[in-house]
Amino acid sequence: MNERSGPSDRRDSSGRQRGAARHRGDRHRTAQAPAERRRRTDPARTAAFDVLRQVDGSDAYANLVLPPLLRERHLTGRDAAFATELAYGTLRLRGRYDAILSRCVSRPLDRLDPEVLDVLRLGAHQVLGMRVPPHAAVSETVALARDRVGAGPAQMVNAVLRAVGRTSLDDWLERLRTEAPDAVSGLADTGSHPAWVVRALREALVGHGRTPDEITDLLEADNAAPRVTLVARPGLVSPEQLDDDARDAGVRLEPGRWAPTAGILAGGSDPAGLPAVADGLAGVQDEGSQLVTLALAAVGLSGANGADGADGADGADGGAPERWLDLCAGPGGKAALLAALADSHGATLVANEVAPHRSRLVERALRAVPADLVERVRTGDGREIGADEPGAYDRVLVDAPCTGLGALRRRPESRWRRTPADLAGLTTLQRELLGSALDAVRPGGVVAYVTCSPHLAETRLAVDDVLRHRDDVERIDARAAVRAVLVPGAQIDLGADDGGADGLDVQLWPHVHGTDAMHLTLLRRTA
Ligand SMILES: C[S@@+](CC[C@H](N)C(=O)[O-])C[C@H]1O[C@@H](n2cnc3c(N)ncnc32)[C@H](O)[C@@H]1O
Repeated sequence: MNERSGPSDRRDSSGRQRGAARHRGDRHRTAQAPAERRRRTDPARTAAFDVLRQVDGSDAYANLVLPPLLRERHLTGRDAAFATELAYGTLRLRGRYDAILSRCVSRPLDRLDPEVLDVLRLGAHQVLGMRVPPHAAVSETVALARDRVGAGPAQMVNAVLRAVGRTSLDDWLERLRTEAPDAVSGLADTGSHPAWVVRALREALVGHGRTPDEITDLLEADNAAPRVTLVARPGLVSPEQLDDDARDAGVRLEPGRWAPTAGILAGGSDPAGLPAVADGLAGVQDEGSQLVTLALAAVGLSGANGADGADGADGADGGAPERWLDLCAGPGGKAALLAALADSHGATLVANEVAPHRSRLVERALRAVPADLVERVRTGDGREIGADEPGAYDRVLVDAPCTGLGALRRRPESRWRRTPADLAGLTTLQRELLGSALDAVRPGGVVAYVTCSPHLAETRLAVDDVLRHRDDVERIDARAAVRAVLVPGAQIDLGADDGGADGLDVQLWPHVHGTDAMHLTLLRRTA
């Protein structure tokens, strides 16, 4: 079916279906009694509900559940966009909606049937978070409730959503703020993050040289859907070729703000439809991930530090080829960029990953890279490489497993799953991986320690702890290394320079840079 004549054209910009009765079911539909008619539910809302049930009920990941479900139900265009925004937006803003719903429901929310609670959350997001007219949001959600949880709960859903809609979002937020017992709870409710995450992010802002007041903007940025960013892998496809590719597919690509390799997809276009992405010449990658990878590849290996911009790439100058190691490579986004960059540096890459299924993803990510640039994709524990291959590499990337608190906007449910208890195991592993990387790099070589979390325990404190036990490592200027690879003329605000470690490390932020909150420390082996 031509998409323009399909269901996508029958939903207006506020989510109402136009001519839906005629489109679905036709004669069958008009022959029904009005009460029967109301029972038909909107497929996009039903899809969003099913995603929420799988996420809440089976611990599934929304970004893995939604795309196949949309395909299976033939939801495309505006219907798919509506279902996506409804599911992801509801998951991100769940904390805010629960705080509001708890003031409209007579029972504690944890005593409600979980399916009813999910319907209420979906309704609250349509009423307060999307531009769906209130009567459509309520009647469609009541129809969904009647279809999925029965007539009795549907009446309750109707009454609760009407109560939610009687107050504007701004007034609700003001009420949550004033009724909160303390500032952190107020931020947690209004900004829809668990209180421990609010505390950790606020400490991280201060610890990385920013001001605590930025927390409100940071929480808000976490609640917005990120734009899809592509990487044009150097030597495989140029940004101009990628742009042409996108134009041929009817998609607009804007240049990245920071990384010369980045292009940002306009609107909700599907990147998988671009031939360069399908072929592995380009990929989907946050601009922060691109920047830290470009910085590691370009930083000088000996001499003063990255500030001189010198690339100590011996191989490119006809000396011994460099060996690069990606210690924690799965699923392979940074490994693919590193391998593509290796060519112009006369280097080869070893990509290591502990989980076999993620090693296979690395192999897939590297499929377009010429075979002679990839020495090996290795499945093994990165903590052992330092002892097994001491001093064997020139550049090592440790993109450490972490809480992911810097990527909450792209993993809508993760903030509700993570607990402070996760930190303990991760921070031990992070320190061991960094220690192994420092053993695996040769004197004069560089290690990039990267996390997609700004949490102090996973970033500055993890590095400080490891360095406290070694006298063969120096921290080098990661800020200069990042500035050296930026789009020409770009001015990046990397926060206050207190003259200490934080004047050297890079901490990116969604509310400042529009990237994930990626952290980069660069370390050189001195002996
Ligand atoms: C943050 S992800 C890396 C993302 C990757 N660099 C990319 O850009 O696609 C961390 C990876 O480390 C892996 N990992 C966890 N423990 C490890 C270990 N002991 N040794 C090596 N890899 C490990 C995880 O399985 C996960 O794939």
